[in-house]
Amino acid sequence: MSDVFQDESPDVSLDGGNFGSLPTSTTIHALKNTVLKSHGRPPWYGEDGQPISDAFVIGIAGGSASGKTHVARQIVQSLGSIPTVVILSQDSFYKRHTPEEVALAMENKMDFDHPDALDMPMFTQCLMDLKKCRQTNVPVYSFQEHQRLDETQYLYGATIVIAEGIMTLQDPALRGVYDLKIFVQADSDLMLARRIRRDVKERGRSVEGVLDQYLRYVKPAYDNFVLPTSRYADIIVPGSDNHIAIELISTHVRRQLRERARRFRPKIVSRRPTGLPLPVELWSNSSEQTPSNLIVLPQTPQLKGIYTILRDEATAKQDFIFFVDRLATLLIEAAVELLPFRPRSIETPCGVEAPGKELDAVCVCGVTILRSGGPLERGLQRVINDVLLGSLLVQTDLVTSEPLLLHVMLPVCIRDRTKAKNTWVFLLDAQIGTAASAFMAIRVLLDHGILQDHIVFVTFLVAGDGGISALRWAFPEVRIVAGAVDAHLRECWVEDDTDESEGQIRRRKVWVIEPGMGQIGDRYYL
Ligand SMILES: Nc1ncnc2c1ncn2[C@@H]1O[C@H](COP(=O)(O)OP(=O)(O)O)[C@@H](O)[C@H]1O
Ligand SMILES: O=c1ccn([C@@H]2O[C@H](COP(=O)(O)O)[C@@H](O)[C@H]2O)c(=O)[nH]1
Repeated sequence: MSDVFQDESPDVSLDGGNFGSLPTSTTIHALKNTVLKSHGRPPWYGEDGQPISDAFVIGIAGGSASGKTHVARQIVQSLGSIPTVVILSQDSFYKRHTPEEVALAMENKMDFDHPDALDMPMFTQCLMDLKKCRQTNVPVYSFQEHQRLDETQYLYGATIVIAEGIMTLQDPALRGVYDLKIFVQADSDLMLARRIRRDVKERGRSVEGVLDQYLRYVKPAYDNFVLPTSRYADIIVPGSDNHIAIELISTHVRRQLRERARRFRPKIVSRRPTGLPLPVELWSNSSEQTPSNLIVLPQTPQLKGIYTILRDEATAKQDFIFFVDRLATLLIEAAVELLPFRPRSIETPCGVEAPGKELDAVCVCGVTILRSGGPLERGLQRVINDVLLGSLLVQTDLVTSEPLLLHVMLPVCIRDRTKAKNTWVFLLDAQIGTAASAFMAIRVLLDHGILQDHIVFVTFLVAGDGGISALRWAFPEVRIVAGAVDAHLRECWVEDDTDESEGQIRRRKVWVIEPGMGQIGDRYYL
């Protein structure tokens, strides 16, 4: 299981956070809402930066212990190498209960099988957020305590969402959300047997209690509310021996996803809208210049001297690190000028009241595009010492040349939508060439509710004829602070040494900024 698109807190994070390819459903543990991914998430947005396709949403209904969760996991396993999948369990959406209700539940006298037992508006909201590629924070429910817990589980970035629960096909509006509706049908005696075994083993119940609750509430509700929804299903899947049905479903889903897939990176590079304002040099005194979303540091002799050292292939590693660090500080200092400041009056040690300024932002954080944004992150920490940090890993698919989102670790002020709208983010990456990574990173932030004009992209180098035009066109309110703009972005092919296992050398396309500084991350870290 990956922690990539879910909460980092130990109670919900299900592995230590590796960045590599991910396991399939064999590693699903206690939590029912799970995130699985294999080879990263391809772009879910178009050249204009707007989402082009919703997540593919599957709704699985059926009686308690009919095998809904099992079917969801089997689908994931059968899909094999796929982008991110979220399994959203309706069980998480039982309402918060009063102490009296909990006491009743402990005596098996609480009806959890009526549609009103579930917080349907919240379930619908979370499902819609995931469908619309936004982050969501899912409640955590304890079956042992019959209570909603205080923590929530952060989920983001699904290409496929599987919603499972006894009432998933109940609500007409909710039925409209699904791209595929499944009903898992099993014999009542099989469901009862499974439920006794599961509830005793996993939910801390006695056999007597399970039977009591089953006869009083579960069975009547199944007949009255759950089974009738089977008529809305596109497919009825048997609750056991269902391999063929699962294979058919995953074939259908794979086909649907293929149809939605788009090649992205080449389109960004080829787009060169004209008429965009020229870069504005920071701290320019000219008030007549058109405000620009690309701000380039003033090209002073000192700055040019730094770039000369950094561009020079002969520069020793320790000098390269020293000047990258210095440049990072200059860039961050410039970027901080774009934050809002408000007046603040203070009293000096001489007892004089003096007017001053203070930062007027609830939260400021940095998100580094791994790994070449790392030196800028250090620069940010030097300038704002308690800054919150996060990171994104975007890599290029060797076959399609598309960017793939492999890792998302965001600070809490971004993960929570209500906080996100008051948060300012410095997005940090060494260079903007094709702008494919920048596009993806900005889209991730916008999906979380960060305002465009609260994003400041900080970078050492921009390719003037690369994806920068498309980036500025798609996200006109995002400010980009760069140290230099180079003339060209050149496509070239390199041998790929990551594929030695197959005993053959593969070539892959890379984009090189010219004259450029080489691979900044490699020169800094290796
Ligand atoms: N096709 C199946 N074959 C064998 N056991 C199954 C199958 N489907 C479900 N089970 C078992 O039945 C129990 C309940 O299944 P689960 O998927 O949790 O039900 P639900 O999500 O519908 O409540 C689990 O212990 C599970 O392992
Ligand atoms: O506190 C609770 C909440 C729910 N239940 C029972 O859970 C099942 C639904 O979960 P499945 O995973 O689909 O079986 C429902 O029939 C409720 O009776 C509970 O016992 N206690």
